[in-house]
Amino acid sequence: MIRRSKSLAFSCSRGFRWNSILSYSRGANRFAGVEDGESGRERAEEEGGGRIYLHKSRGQHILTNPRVLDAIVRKAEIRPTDTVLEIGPGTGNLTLRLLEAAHKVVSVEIDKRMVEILHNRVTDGKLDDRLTVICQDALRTQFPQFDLCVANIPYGISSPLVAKLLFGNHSFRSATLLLQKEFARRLLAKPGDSEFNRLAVNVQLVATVEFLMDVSKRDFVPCPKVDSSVVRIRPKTEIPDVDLAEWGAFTRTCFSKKNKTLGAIFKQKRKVLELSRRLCNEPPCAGQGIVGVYDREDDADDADEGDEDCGDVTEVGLLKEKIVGVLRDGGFESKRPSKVSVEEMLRLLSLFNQAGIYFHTLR
Ligand SMILES: C[S@@+](CC[C@H](N)C(=O)[O-])C[C@H]1O[C@@H](n2cnc3c(N)ncnc32)[C@H](O)[C@@H]1O
Repeated sequence: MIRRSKSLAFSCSRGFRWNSILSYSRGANRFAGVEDGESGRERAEEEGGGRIYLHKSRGQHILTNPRVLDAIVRKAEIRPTDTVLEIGPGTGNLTLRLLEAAHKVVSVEIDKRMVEILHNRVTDGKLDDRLTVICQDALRTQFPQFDLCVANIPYGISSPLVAKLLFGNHSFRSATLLLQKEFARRLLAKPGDSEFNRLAVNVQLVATVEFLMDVSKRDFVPCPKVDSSVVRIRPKTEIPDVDLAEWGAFTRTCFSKKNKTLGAIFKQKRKVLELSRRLCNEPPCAGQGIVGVYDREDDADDADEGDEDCGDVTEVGLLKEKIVGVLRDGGFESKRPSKVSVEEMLRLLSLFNQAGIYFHTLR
C-alpha cells in the first residue's frame, strides 16, 4: 500500500521517440520522466492518469541526462567480457547503457515496480538474456561474482553499501558510483581536510578513491536537494595485515572526538574502562570484518558523559598510564585523528598491540 503523502507522484507518458524516453512508457499506467535530448533536463509527462510514485525514502531520483549517463559508462572502463553489478537500476536508464558495454549485468533493485519496468524495457530492446535482476534489498543480498560495480545508488545506503563492497570478501576491479557530493568528498578526503573522518580512513585502508565528475541535481527527476559526484573506488591488491574487526573498533575509538587530540581521547575514563573490559574478555573475536565504515555524523562525537580524565591508581589507572606512554613515545599524544594518515594509524595500532593493548570486539 503506497501512502501518497510520503511520495512524489510522477505521471506516465507515451508517444515519445524510443531513444528520447528515459524511463519506461509502454502501455498505460507507466511512469516516464523524459530525457530531454537538448538540455538533458527533467520533464515529467502525464498520460491517462497512470502514475507511479517515487519514494524519497528509497532515494528514487532518476538520472535523466543522457550525457551524464554516457559519461558514467565511459568512465567505468567496462570490458566486453565484464559482468557488471548495478545497485538500484530504477527504471533502467543506466542499465540499458551498461548492457551495451558489458557481457552481463546483474541489477539489484528493491522495488518490484521498478523491476517490472526494467524487464519490459530490456525485453523491448532484446537485451534480456544478458540481464539478471535480483528484486531484493542490496544490503541483505549476497552479491554474485562481478568484475565491476557501476551504479547510481540510493544515497541513504551509501555507507553500508561501500562497506559491503569493500569488506564483504568480493573480488572486483572497481566500483564507479554516483554518490551525494558531500559523501564523495568524505571518501576522497585526505588527513588535514575538514571532511577526513572514519569513513575515509576505513575506506582508504583497503581502496583508492578517485574523483571522476560532478553531477548537477538538475540532471535528476525529481530534482533532489543535493548535488552529486561520481567516484571510482579501486580495491587495493595488497591490504595491510591487520585484523579488520580490531581496526574498525580502533578507528571508532580514535574518531570518537574528531577534533580532540588522541591524548585527550584515550585519557577519558570511559575509553580506558572500555579497553580494560576488552582486555579481560579474551580471546579476541577476530575476523568479523568491519560492519560499517562509520560515516554517521552523530558518531563523530561521542556524548560527553563519563568523559572525565581517568585518574585511578588501580589497574585501570595503570592501563591508562600504559596507553599514555604508547601515545607519547609514538609521538601521537598531541595529534588529532583528523590529521593522522592511514599509515600512521596502522603504526599506532601496532604500538598498542605491542604493549598488550587490543581493540578487539567485545562478545
Ligand atoms: C537513485 S535511484 C537510481 C535509479 C537509476 N539507477 C537511475 O540512475 O536513474 C535508486 C534506486 O535504488 C533503489 N533502491 C533503494 N534502496 C535499495 C536497496 N536497499 N536495495 C536495492 N535497491 C534499492 C530504488 O528503488 C531506486 O530505484
